[in-house]
Amino acid sequence: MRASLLQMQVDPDESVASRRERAASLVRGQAGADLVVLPELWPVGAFAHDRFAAEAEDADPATGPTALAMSAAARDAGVWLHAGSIVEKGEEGGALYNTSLVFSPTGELAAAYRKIHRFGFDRGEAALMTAGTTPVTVPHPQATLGLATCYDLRFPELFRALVDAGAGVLVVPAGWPAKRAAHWSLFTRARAVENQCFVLACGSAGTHAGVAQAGHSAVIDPWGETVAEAATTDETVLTVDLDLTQIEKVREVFPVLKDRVL
Ligand SMILES: NC(=O)CCC(=O)C(=O)O
Repeated sequence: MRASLLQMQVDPDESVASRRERAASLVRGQAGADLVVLPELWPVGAFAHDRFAAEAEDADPATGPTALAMSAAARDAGVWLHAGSIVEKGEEGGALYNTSLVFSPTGELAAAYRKIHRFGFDRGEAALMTAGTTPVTVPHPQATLGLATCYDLRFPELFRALVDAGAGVLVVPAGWPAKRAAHWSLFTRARAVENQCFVLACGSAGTHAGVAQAGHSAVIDPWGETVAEAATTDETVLTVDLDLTQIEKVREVFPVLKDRVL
């Protein structure tokens, strides 16, 4: 599997419309990849809480501008696209969700995952967004993808549920702050090792709402080795070729998942 992680710059001085066009053009540049991944809430910024309501949009490409642009870009490039997440306007009176969208190479919306663990304790995302309730996997032709978003990384039970549903590649878009970069590196590796999965963790670059982003997007293999890591907090594209047979090989030679009791 060739995967490309697009560690996009999210700055307040660029309009959402311009960033959307830029994201679409970056995706179009990834023809030949088997999976392309964008960060969490890249249209508005994961910490731009005061803009969440105004920038909320539909997850349906027929009515949502980001969904439409990402569907077209996936189709034009002929790639599976994890389009990061958007602030989704729920159908039920005013509820907002942090929703990840996955498109197939024909531009179909293959999956939508509403982030289950909202960050901020009683403020920010936790106060403004409604929590999702359902873990989501996606049947990519090469491996089952398990979806999680940023703060979800701190909750290993979600990842176990994804593995139980057949996931071999865990895809994690994020807007992780630079000041907790050490936790990012720890959790991405921990989730890979304990679940014997690949982890594709795509962070964002830049500073928005005063929060400098950690960047350092990373791809970790099922043994916990870092296959590739962005060496920067700036915008960059991380492209990596993964040997997916490693998932079964690691599970065979070190069958720890079979020793689960609970
Ligand atoms: N956007 C997020 O979920 C941020 C999570 C975070 O900052 C942390 O877990 O630390």
